[in-house]
This record gives sequence, C-alpha cells and structure tokens, in this order.
Amino acid sequence: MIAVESINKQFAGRRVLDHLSFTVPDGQITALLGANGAGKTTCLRIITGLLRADAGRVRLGGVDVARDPMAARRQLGVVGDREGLYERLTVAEYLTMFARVQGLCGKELDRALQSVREELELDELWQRRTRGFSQGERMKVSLARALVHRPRHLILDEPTRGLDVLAARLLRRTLLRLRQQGTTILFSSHVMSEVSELSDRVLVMAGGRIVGGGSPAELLAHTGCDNLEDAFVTLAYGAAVGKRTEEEPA
Ligand SMILES: Nc1ncnc2c1ncn2[C@@H]1O[C@H](COP(=O)(O)OP(=O)(O)OP(=O)(O)O)[C@@H](O)[C@H]1O
Repeated sequence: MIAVESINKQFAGRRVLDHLSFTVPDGQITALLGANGAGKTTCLRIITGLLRADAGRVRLGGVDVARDPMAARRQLGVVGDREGLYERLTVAEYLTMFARVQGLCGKELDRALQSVREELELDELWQRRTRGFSQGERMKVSLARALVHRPRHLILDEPTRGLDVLAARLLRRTLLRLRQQGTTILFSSHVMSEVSELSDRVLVMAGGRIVGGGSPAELLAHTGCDNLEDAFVTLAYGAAVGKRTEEEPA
C-alpha cells in the first residue's frame, strides 16, 4: 500500500500541496487526476523520494520514504516526467546497470533482463545506444528500467504522453498484466479513456488536496454524471462547468 499522510509543499511561498492525504490499495491500479498545475507531478516526486515534503510523510509498504529511502527504492519502480536515458549506453548496458544497482547479479540478473526484454518487446532496440530514441522507444526503456527488479509498487507520471497507438496499447496491456501479478500501480493522466480502461480507483486533486476519490462508478454516482470526463470536471473545477453544453458534441 502507498500511504500519503498530510503532505504540504510550497514553492517560493506558494502552497502546491495542502495536507494532501490518500492511500493506494495493494494490487490495484489508481489514477491521479487534476488540472494542469494541480500538483500531481509534485506529489509523485515526493512519493518516489525525488523531492522532500515540507511536512507530512509517505509510506510505501510500511516504509517511511524520507527515513529509509534505500528500502523504499527497492520496492518501487518509477516512470517519471523527465526521463534521462544514458545516451552512450545500449539498452542492454543501461538496464544491466540499473538491475545491478538494485542488487541483481548472476543468473537472477540474466533472468530479469530477459523477462523485461520479452515483456516490452525490446529485441530490436536491445543493442542500440539510446541516443536519438523516439518517445515510444524511450518509454519502453524507462518502463523496463522501472520493472527490472520487479517492484511491488509502480509509479508513472503521464506514461502515455506522446505515444502512438501501438506503444500506448503495449503500455496499457503491461499495466493490466502487472496488476494481475499483484503490483500496486499509481499513475497520473489527462486521458479519460485510458483512466476508464485501467483504473480500479480514481483520485481527483484540486487546491492541493483530494477533492474526490473512488471507483469510476462511484465517482459517476457521486457527481450524477454519466461519463468520467464530466465527473472529473465537476470535481476538479466545480459543478458549473461539469456538464457538457448542448452545443458541444458528445
Ligand atoms: N521546482 C519548482 N519550483 C517552482 N514551482 C514549481 C516547481 N515544481 C512545480 N512547481 C509549481 O507547482 C505547481 C504544480 O506543478 P506540478 O508539475 O506538480 O503540476 P501537475 O499537476 O503535474 O501539472 P501538469 O498536469 O501540467 O503536468 C505548478 O504551479 C508548478 O509551476
């Protein structure tokens, strides 16, 4: 389980997260929604230990991320918003390096590399240096890096941004398979169709807090809307703009 407990974060005196609290249940896919600038990336960066909260704490499977970052990292895979691949390394070298950092070696390392290579269809990229990789190719390598040590928790910040149809489909299928295997997944997105397809639970952020949460069906029932986009808009921006106007095509 991921537990976010009353987190505050300010940038230059402006509060972005305001006693933000939520939990992400084990073995489920949870989507984090919010308008541009709502604080999703800030929240995800705090969960992954890349950024420190001003107050509050995050626990990953019971481990306090700020107090024991190494233990937290072992059970965490991250696909972030600013992916830095090491351009001089081949995919094989890059993934080997990250797997070793996670403590894998010998046969276990070989098995882990083979597993992500097959799962993410990396054969053609395997011996290529990552310099010049397309958005979709970078995503595959980032996801492979996040998964190579088979973490219990996976965090993804807008993972399908910039992906073509097939790459986005591969990513969605991979997430659904990981859920079947028991991985706990939290991802941010602006794409309502993928949120509907993937999510067991949806969390809506506004004003630095969670303003709505539940299964997609619960959010529809709570807002009285008949689709997730309207429910999101109602929760994130207020009821006045929640429903589509008559002129706007559905
Ligand atoms: N390092 C920083 N310094 C100053 N302000 C920052 C910093 N990081 C984030 N912010 C501000 O915090 C707010 C939340 O940003 P964040 O990137 O978390 O939003 P988001 O919900 O991920 O947005 P988007 O959907 O556009 O990606 C924004 O107003 C942003 O400008």
